[in-house]
Amino acid sequence: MDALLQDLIDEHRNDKSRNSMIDHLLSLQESQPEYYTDAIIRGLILVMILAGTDTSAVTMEWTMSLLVNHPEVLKKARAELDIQVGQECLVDEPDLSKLNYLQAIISETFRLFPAAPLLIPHMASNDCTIGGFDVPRDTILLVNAWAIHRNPQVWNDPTSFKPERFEGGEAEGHKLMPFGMGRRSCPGVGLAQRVVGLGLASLIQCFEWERVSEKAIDLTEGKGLTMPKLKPLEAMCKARVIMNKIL
Ligand code: HEM
Repeated sequence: MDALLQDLIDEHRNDKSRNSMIDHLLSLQESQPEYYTDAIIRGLILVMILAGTDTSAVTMEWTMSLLVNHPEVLKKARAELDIQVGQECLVDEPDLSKLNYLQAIISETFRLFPAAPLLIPHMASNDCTIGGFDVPRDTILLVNAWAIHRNPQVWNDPTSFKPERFEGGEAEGHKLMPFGMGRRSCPGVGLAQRVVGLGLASLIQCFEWERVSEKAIDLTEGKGLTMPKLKPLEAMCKARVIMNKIL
């Protein structure tokens, strides 16, 4: 793995015409060589791959599972795409800001199935009090975002999949925290929102989706660092008109 990442760094070192994250890290290496060593850059690339790929992939799988279980929501998302983007060209990043219903679907998926349900362990840097509990310095704290997202005192009808709640005022405040909060919250949030949004928008724009049988998709959670589905999603798809134009 180290050799592969080093090759990647060397490739970018030899071709400075790009505008990638590695190029920016290499230019920091020029001004601060003692900190931005190749080993640090290799570590940064690795952490981005580890923290960024599985989280985004499981979120898309949970969303598609919820959509095939709720064909009326899928139909509404498809209608929004047809109005805002159409069937002439493939959805692109600038379109995402027009897809409010799709954003609501993604937020509702993050609420029910946050990819990192316990966030990442935090350590109290000082003695503090949280919710009436005294927490001594150096205590390791876990935030159960999964439970907060399903707390009936915080959300109406918390176990139901209702993207519309994000169109009304229900989600105001800091009740939704799939990326954590504050100084150590996820630095990849912007990229993740784009990757997940664009991936799902393309799947909905290009294909009709259905369950493989009458039976609802099983939404049981499996075990893992990021929260996978216990049973991987299987679904059927049929190409839409746009596929004839883009292939
Ligand atoms: C759907 C996608 C993603 C989800 C749900 C997610 C969620 C999270 C969560 C919950 C945390 C811990 C926050 C906390 O404990 O307060 C975190 C940290 C982190 N995430 Fe993400 N993430 C996603 C995508 C990404 C991407 C695309 C990247 C980078 C390319 C990334 C990089 C990181 C890094 C480096 C940290 C550690 C930050 C620190 O400790 O200061 N994540 N993420």
